[in-house]
Amino acid sequence: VPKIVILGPPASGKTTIAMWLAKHLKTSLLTMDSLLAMDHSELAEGARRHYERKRSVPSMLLVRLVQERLLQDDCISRGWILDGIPETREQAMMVQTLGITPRHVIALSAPDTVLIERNLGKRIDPQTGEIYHTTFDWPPEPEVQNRLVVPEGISERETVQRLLRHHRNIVRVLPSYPGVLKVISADQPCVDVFYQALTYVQTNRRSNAPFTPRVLLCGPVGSGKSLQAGLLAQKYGLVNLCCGQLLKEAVADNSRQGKAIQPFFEKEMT
Ligand SMILES: Nc1ncnc2c1ncn2[C@@H]1O[C@H](COP(=O)(O)OP(=O)(O)O)[C@@H](O)[C@H]1O
Repeated sequence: VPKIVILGPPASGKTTIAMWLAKHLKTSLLTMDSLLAMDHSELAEGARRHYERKRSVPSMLLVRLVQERLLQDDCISRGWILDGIPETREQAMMVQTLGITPRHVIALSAPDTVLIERNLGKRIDPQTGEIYHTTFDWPPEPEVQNRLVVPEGISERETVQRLLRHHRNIVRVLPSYPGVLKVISADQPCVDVFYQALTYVQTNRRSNAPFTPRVLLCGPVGSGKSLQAGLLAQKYGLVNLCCGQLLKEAVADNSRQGKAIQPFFEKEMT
């Protein structure tokens, strides 16, 4: 299942691309807003209270909220796309510590001047959450046009401040994702960005998470279980646990379990 993180400066199109990918891949989209809006979650309630007071959520609370959301059925069965999180090195480390390992990380990038101007035209449909733009993506339906709202925090001053913060942080976040990171220019039409992102997430990348194979060999007596187990163990450096051998060792050690096993050995019932 997809496990995707999308990072990038404000107005680079993170949410737009994340929404399109989520629709296309039929996977769950996790944004800061959707995390804060989670029902029946004490963590989300705490995060909402924080956000209302300070316009931000403490890193630990945010990351635990992500963890809680990722444990829900839809994320487990259909995968997830995380939009704009982690934002700082601290959050990246916490995410890693909790074992949240994306298979693909996309970092969007574009010149600041483009982003400042682009952000001024951003509009949101309050009914569907869809994102539009006064120049680049204007809805054809008059009723949608009429209900679009200007989002908070898009003024030139606010975008510059967020850009500065982003540049300070991102250089320390990206090294957390060696091998799974793809930088895509966001200074091109949205459709082009989307198809590059889609092509990338459809490549079968290897996760950095340690993979420990667990193989169970079954078969009748004489079918070659022990031989195959030995060969597999040798080829892939696995630990070969032979049940018969373990039982014999326990009996030979005369351990408590060994004594319990002994009568079965004597009756050849192993
Ligand atoms: N590649 C693009 N070219 C032109 N406009 C874009 C592009 N990507 C996004 N937009 C527009 O820029 C604005 C910000 O996009 P958004 O997805 O909210 O960015 P972010 O989530 O990175 O802040 C929106 O109005 C969106 O329609």
